[in-house]
Amino acid sequence: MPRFAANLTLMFTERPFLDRFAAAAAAGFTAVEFLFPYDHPPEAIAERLARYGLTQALFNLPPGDWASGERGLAALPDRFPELQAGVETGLTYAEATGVARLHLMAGMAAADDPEARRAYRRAVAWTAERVGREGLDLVLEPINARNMPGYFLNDFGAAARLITELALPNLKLQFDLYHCQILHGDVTTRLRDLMPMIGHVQTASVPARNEPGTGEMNDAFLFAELDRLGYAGFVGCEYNPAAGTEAGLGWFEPYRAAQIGEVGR
Ligand SMILES: O=C(O)C(=O)[C@H](O)CO
Ligand SMILES: [Mg+2]
Repeated sequence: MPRFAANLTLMFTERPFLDRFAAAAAAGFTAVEFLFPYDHPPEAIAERLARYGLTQALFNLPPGDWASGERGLAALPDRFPELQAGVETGLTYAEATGVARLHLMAGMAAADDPEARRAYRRAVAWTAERVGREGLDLVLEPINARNMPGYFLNDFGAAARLITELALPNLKLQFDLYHCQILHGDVTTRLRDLMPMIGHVQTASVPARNEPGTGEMNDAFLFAELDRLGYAGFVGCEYNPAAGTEAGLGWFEPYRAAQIGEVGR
């Protein structure tokens, strides 16, 4: 049965960020993820994880100036030194939280721009090597253009090709079921084909990005398929609750009892 990680950027937002850890644990989650921890001291996050027995499943490396629309620096040739500094910041939080994988966002650039492609390849290789020295995986996530118009990495095939070409043992795919359905469809076949390189999975309904089980995909089938494929990682719940986080947790009920804290990292 999948081990679900509550995404604290989108779920439990009825409370301040640092209070969401307690709420996730009370709801039966044993793992959490979020987009970014950088507004809070690493010790404060580490303390919440320890206090509530939660595993940190994932977070994103610094993305540049998010407020001004930046969504990562990896495909931006002139921003490599800033990316490198951001990776060091991310590693400080990784050490405090014990997270085992980090997501590197690509940034806003044309997917067919040769300079952006060269920059992205260099940044991905450098970052994977750097976080690998700390025993961590690096994950890359294709994101659909409806949610993030102009985002560089908008194709599962392109991500898979790069991961295959670089052949770095700790470089993996972040397979967001929601983005895959919007970008390509045929989600089960892609899960089967790409499973050997998948390092993290995320879920949300399509098209509304709400609770699993409320959209066009058979999410329970996909969760069972992850089991059939032997996926032992986390499934991040990266959805916007339709009408309150707790009120929408009916989908989680069949899985709650099996969320064993000590399994997986
Ligand atoms: O948008 C997503 O699906 C993500 O997982 C990222 O963290 C980027 O926002
Ligand atoms: Mg995602």
